[in-house]
Amino acid sequence: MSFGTFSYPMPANEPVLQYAPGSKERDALQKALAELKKKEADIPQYIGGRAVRSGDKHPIHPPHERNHVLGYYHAGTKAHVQQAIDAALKAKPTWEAMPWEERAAIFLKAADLLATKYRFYINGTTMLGQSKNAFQAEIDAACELIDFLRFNVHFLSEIYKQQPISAPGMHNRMEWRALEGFVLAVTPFNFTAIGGNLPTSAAMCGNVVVWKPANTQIYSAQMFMKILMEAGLPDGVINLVYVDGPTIGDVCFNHPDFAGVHFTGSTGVFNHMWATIGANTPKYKSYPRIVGETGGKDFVLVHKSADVDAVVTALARGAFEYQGQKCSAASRAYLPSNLADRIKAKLVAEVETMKMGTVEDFGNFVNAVIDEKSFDKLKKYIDAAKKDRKAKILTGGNCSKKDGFFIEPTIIEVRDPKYVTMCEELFGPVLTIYTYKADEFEKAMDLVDGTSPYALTGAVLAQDRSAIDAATKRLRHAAGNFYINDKPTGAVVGQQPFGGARASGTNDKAGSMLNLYRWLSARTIKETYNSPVDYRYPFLQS
Ligand SMILES: NC(=O)c1ccc[n+]([C@@H]2O[C@H](COP(=O)([O-])OP(=O)(O)OC[C@H]3O[C@@H](n4cnc5c(N)ncnc54)[C@H](O)[C@@H]3O)[C@@H](O)[C@H]2O)c1
Ligand SMILES: N[C@@H](CCC=O)C(=O)O
Repeated sequence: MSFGTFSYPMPANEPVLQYAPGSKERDALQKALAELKKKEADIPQYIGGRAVRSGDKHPIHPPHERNHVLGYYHAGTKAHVQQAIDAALKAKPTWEAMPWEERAAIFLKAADLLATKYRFYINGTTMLGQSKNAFQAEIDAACELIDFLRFNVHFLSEIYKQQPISAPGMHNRMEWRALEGFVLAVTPFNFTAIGGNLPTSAAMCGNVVVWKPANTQIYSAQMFMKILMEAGLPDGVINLVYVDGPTIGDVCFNHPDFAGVHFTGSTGVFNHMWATIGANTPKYKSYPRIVGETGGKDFVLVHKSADVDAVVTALARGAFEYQGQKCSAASRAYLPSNLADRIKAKLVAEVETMKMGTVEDFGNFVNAVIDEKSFDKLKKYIDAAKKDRKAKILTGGNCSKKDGFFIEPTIIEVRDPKYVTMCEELFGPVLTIYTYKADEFEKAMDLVDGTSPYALTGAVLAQDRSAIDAATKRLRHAAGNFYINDKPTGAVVGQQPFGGARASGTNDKAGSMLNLYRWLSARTIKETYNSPVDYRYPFLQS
């Protein structure tokens, strides 16, 4: 019972620490990295609040240092998924009945633990496990995850305030219920923040969750799970299991209490989930919510009026930060013929200053790609481009998996705007550029819109206002996050709600109210104070 209406004002974004040489935070992060590397972690699943060790242990290696072992995770089976569902359903009645201010406090405390006591450990596990440099880990694992938690508490309290009007003699109210059943969160390798947001946004709304992270993100996922438990998350509200995709699908998508999936990952996997859920619909007690943010082939369209230095920086950062492994990464660029040579020359010179190596050397801008599968796929595309007369490698192209999965930042120039690397999502440090006739901006916009099935992020760079206006209108459906004179990456919670349409997902905008509505099922309650006692309308009594 609550004796008041409590308020959660709009928070400020968590300040991003800079890790400059000599700074306190750099020292603290380096200490955390050394400590993490010194011990081999033994990583259990967490089911019903219990640490579950299956004994089926798999090593975790830093992608940039294949011979080092960070620890071992205990892989699960179908039986563990079933136990996770049972634990979730057992926790459900108490959790959804818990007053909102008590639920909110857990997530706000977790945000504060991330911001203070565990900041360098969530960043450290992300750096080592996912091969992110210090700055990329800070904006993801610390700041974005903290923002997701704090902003979602604010947004949900705003939703709870939304109530219908009442005519005289009655009161109407809206109850923002959790969904009936359990929610499945399936999360990708590339953002610790997404791994944390997908289960917590649903749980915050009163739902109980089974969370399956990518195997390559388990090291930081378990760190966050421990933080949630320290913040007071009751047993069974979120259950963390380490199984492969088909295993989670076989159990969850066949369960009558399956209430929804919160997914981020590739389009192919999401399409498969959607088809399975569709085919199984008669098995479920309710129509499940299907929320998925998926792949991208994100564009940078440069107008003949653009500022060359701004273009070069947007491409260098947009394409190569975190080795291009952001769903938002610039992977195809359209340059106008009047500026193309200057942009290419400066861009190649800038990219060739980027140092590549481990995350512990803070001089490295580029680290390793996530795993061998990704390395082999990227190398295949790069090798094919090297042999193809229709493509030219302007810089990069060297790959080595001897010590870690290193792929040089690579720029491919093509004359065919539909060349394979202009169309398909590669998910790595590969940018393809195409030069169009500077006076054919309209045609270039058509190309941008029609080249890939995705519509996640995109940017236009121009000084000419009418070109910006034209691109904003013509490319309305080509990107869910559209940037003017900036790179297409780096969305901030509360500032640029994130998500795309077409083959890029359901566009339910992570870190916004739109997303939270998907985890709520409203009940309308009307109470009449003076109930009618005669069925006859007044006009019948003439
Ligand atoms: N739109 C966005 O907001 C966004 C954000 C991050 C990543 N992504 C996309 O994610 C992809 C990269 O991440 P990834 O490599 O981890 O993606 P992925 O699709 O390979 O894996 C995502 C998750 O799905 C699981 N999975 C795989 N096969 C499955 C199956 N058959 N059934 C159920 N689950 C299954 C994986 O184990 C993992 O947990 C890219 O396509 C990228 O664009 C999109
Ligand atoms: N929100 C992140 C991308 C998340 C996907 O990988 C960005 O805007 O760069």
